[in-house]
Amino acid sequence: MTFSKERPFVLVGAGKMGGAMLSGWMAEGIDPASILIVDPFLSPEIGALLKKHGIGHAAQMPDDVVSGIILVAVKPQMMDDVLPGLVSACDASTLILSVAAGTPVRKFQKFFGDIPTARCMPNTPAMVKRGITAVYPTEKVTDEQKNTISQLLSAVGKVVWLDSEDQIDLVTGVSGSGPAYVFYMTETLKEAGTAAGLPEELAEQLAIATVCGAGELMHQSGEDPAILRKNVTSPNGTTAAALDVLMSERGIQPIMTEAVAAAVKRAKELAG
Ligand SMILES: NC(=O)C1=CN([C@@H]2O[C@H](COP(=O)(O)OP(=O)(O)OC[C@H]3O[C@@H](n4cnc5c(N)ncnc54)[C@H](O)[C@@H]3O)[C@@H](O)[C@H]2O)C=CC1
Ligand SMILES: O=C(O)[C@@H]1CCC=N1
Repeated sequence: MTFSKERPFVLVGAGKMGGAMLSGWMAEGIDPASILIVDPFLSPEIGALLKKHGIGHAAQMPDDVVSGIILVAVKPQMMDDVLPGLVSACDASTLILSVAAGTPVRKFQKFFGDIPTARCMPNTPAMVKRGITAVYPTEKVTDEQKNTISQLLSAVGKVVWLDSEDQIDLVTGVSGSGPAYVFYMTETLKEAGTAAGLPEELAEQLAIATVCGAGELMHQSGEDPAILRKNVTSPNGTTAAALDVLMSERGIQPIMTEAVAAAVKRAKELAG
């Protein structure tokens, strides 16, 4: 990778997303000596991770750092406060890589001018190397930098490349926010089990194991989800009875379409 102790990889914002990626990188054995974390409000968990791996930390970007890559993982609403403090750490070959929802390339260009910039949309399963990150590089991003992005992001899951910035908002609605939909669906399955009469703890155990097991089966088999669904569904059996409800006009598909559209709309609003 192109970063080194002399030109460190700087992670600005080690919160839920930046922290998940950092945990993934540490699990993958990425050299902690070439990483610097800039974040004034570290959680105790991330503080402990930094201590464990001896990763450098500063509350704000130090004056004497020129970075190989700056990964920006702060809230979109923080950009105008945070980006000016990063300008001194950039030269023409620094790569700005942003994970922020909604924040357009033009926002980075406002502060950094023409330096290579890429937007990406990861998700929190990066923490366990099961993320998927979509990347949109601007024309200024060199092949070597693309290679570095690939290495960094593939260390925490799959990587897909986009050829249009507009697609980032759509990806945000599907896979960036998507883990929350799955967690919520797990909560609703648990609640439904409890409503049906199971003890809460047992309903939770069943719901979590079912979602994890179904995900793992999709992952390992590589089979189309529709086929896997059909494999569970005996003609005129119990699953068919449930799917009649879930696949009805008031079922999951119209709600999911509406939910993703709402996320995409919000991403566009964040662009300002
Ligand atoms: N949470 C998620 O699942 C995903 C989040 N994202 C994006 O990641 C970005 C961060 O989101 P989260 O991690 O969820 O938020 P978060 O609130 O957990 O993390 C933000 C971090 O920024 C730090 N911070 C605040 N002020 C700062 C400053 N002046 N300089 C440096 N760091 C500062 C905070 O202390 C915190 O650790 C957002 O732009 C979001 O759109 C993208 C994909 C998924
Ligand atoms: O909720 C959010 O805005 C961020 C972006 C994708 C996931 N979390």
